[in-house]
Amino acid sequence: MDREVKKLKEEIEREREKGVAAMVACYQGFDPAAYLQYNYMPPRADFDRQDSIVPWKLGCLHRAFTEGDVGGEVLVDVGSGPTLYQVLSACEVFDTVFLTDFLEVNRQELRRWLQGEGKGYSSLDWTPYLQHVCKLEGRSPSAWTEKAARLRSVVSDILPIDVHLPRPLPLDSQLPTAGADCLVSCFCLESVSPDLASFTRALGHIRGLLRPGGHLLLIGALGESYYMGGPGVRIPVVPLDEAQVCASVRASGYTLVRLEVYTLPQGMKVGVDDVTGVFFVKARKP
Ligand SMILES: Nc1ncnc2c1ncn2[C@@H]1O[C@@H](CSCCNC[C@@H]2Cc3ccc([N+](=O)[O-])cc3CN2)[C@@H](O)[C@H]1O
Repeated sequence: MDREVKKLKEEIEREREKGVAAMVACYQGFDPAAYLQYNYMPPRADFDRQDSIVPWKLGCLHRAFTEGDVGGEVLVDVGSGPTLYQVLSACEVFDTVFLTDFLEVNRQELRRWLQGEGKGYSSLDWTPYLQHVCKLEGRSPSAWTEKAARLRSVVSDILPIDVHLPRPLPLDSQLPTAGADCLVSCFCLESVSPDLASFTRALGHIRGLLRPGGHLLLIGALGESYYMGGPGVRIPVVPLDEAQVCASVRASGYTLVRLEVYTLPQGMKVGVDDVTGVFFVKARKP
């Protein structure tokens, strides 16, 4: 019996590895500029619409970073993609921020904004995002230039990452030995995992980047089976529901603090994916 169980487990592991390798192939056509246009322009990023998705996400992150229990020195953003919105509140709390992504094209997109001054240095104008988060913080929108300077000052490095590895970051990544004080990850894990087991395993891998007592802030898609990563680039996603997200967070060793859910109104369904909702999880590593 043991020999048969061992053989079955090996077969399951081989299938999982095939799924992860297939996912790598899917990402070769990822187009940061197109992806930003699909998801980070109106209507999904309309700061004048009460039901727009991006203001909801920024609100969740603002509350999490200002309610008093999330703090420390080092924050890692897991799977940054070509976006910066996910660290606009965090940059006021942490003095050392690591951005990370699997693809060089995305790391390059982030570098261009961080190293450039003014417009024309990145595929998307992040000014409205900076202004919106300043308003959430009770500041004048014109303080966006100070926030941009603050963000540029705290980003310590832009690192390659692979959440399917037990050690997702390079060995020389300058992360504190005890781990980061906080992890943020937005729309990454479910979009790079071929199945629920891989999603849960990836949560466990990134848990190793976090110190005991540190927090995980996780945003992701509900009900999504694919998204367009560029013209003609259809990328599979493991569809998740709320119960699966909560179970995976707990099974991978976190204490779930809070789950918030946004359900997409028809006006936010723009044909670039089949996402039905967005979740926000605040969790803690015991
Ligand atoms: N092995 C890996 N480890 C870490 N990161 C990896 C790995 N492989 C690829 N990556 C990296 O992960 C990727 C992150 S972008 C993933 C996009 N997620 C789906 C997309 C996003 C989105 C945005 C907004 C809204 N909305 O409703 O407003 C909905 C949706 C749903 N569709 C990409 O950067 C890739 O480069």
